[in-house]
Amino acid sequence: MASKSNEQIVMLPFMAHGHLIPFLALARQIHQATGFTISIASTALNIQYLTSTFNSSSDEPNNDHIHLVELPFCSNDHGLPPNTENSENLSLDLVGKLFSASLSLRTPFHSFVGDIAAKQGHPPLCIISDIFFGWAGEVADSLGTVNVSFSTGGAYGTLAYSSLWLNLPHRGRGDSDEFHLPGFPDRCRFHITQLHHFLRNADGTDSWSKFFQPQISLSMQSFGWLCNTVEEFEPEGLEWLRKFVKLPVWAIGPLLPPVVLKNDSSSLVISSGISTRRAGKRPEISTEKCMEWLESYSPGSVLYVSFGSQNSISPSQMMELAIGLEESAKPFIWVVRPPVGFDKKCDFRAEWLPDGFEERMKNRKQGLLVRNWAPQLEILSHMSTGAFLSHCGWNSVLESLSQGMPIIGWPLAAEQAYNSKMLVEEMGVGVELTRGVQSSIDWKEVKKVIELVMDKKGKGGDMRNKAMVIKEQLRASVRDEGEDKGSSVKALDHLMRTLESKRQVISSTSTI
Ligand SMILES: O=c1ccn([C@@H]2O[C@H](COP(=O)(O)OP(=O)(O)O[C@H]3O[C@H](CO)[C@@H](O)[C@H](O)[C@H]3O)[C@@H](O)[C@H]2O)c(=O)[nH]1
Repeated sequence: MASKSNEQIVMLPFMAHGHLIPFLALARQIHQATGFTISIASTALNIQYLTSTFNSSSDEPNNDHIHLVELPFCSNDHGLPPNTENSENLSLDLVGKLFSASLSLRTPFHSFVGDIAAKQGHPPLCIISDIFFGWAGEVADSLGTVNVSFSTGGAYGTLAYSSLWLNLPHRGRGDSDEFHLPGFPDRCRFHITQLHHFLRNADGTDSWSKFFQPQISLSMQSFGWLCNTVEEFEPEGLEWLRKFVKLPVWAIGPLLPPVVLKNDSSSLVISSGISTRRAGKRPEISTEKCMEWLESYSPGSVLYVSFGSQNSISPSQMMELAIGLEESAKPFIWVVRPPVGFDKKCDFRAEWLPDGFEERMKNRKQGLLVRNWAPQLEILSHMSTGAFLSHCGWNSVLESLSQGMPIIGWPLAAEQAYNSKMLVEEMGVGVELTRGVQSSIDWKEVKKVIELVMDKKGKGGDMRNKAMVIKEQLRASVRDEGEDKGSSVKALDHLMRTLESKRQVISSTSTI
């Protein structure tokens, strides 16, 4: 594609790490493919976060053409604690408030895009907004450009989440009944326990539905959708999503650092220290220490346990998980964050970890407990790591499968239960241990599932083989060598050409 660095695209991610990271990766990808300038707009603290990940990645080219732009936002004005601008570590109630508060970005965002249009003499080529910011379509229309909605999730999970919000209420559903969800074929049955409790109680009049219903509906009026997935990996999910939204959906994933998708990614990822830089975090344990710990184990023998950037489990669940891990006798790295209801800075407690657990794990060299944040990409890329016990956030799913690693699912919120369902039922690369923070889980079940998935033969071996096939699909999709282009590279090319044609149509009709 010809380089036209005078074109601009404006991006608007939702204020959560799991959204900001793929948006930034998409900005880099588009800039590299086209030379366009990309502006990413968000609140001051999120821009600060993006800046720290961005500056520390100065080895990546073309940072000059990606602008990070602050939009005014005052959390106190919306009943949020001071400086609350991101969903990380927020209670559910505050996450709800953050969603409602995000509507206040509309006016400053409109002025920002309007200023670009005035300065350039024409509007940006397009807006790429989070599917949770459907209102960006109205901003685009009023300024003579188009809005493309970007789902940072996969096709199957995005379809399930969207359809659930658009087909309320779910309250009357029996506890034991499975139900059909519009958009899915009849064979895919859903269950009430796969709905987060705010979705279970939503009826269109509560604050959650008042946010999600209009935003998703408005997103379905945009020019098209982008999905952080791969055509060969989710052919059916994409087909169903396209039918549901009645729009073009471009699969442009996996939005992972290119180094993770190289053949010998293990050594490359580890040497680059990429997780920490990408996440703009200072973990309490260095990447080197984690790697050193992993070195002493045989290939595929270590289980990695993490619940993403914003979720944790209940104190009693944590206790059973710890006992199950210990009883399994398998080595593990566990990213431990205080359970639901505890301050994120509080110390390890007897109420939620067995007596002497940390010491025993250290002495026996069975388990490495990492507080709050670990270098996930490096751990998953290390040859000693064999499986991932995950909340099934979409970035974690892609990161795991890009290394051919099976997943033990423990979905907690958002669309995670549908990601987990897809991994188990459609792909055969996962087992679901339990779901949600309210479930009662027994350590014996934890031990049984760990043994099953870590087993290199039987069902565990089968899942690993299937995950290896997906690993190759994900890697092939981003290949860009001469004529040999992967499906995601082609999809991005196609999107850009379609947007340029649309721009010509808009300009010719506006001058008539
Ligand atoms: O100790 C940690 C924990 C997380 N991460 C990184 O943080 C990201 C976490 O992303 P994800 O796995 O998607 O989880 P969430 O942060 O929970 O993601 C939110 O956004 C996702 C994308 O839309 C959704 O799929 C999830 O449901 C939603 O909770 C990943 O890149 C991880 O590598 C680390 O590096 N170290």
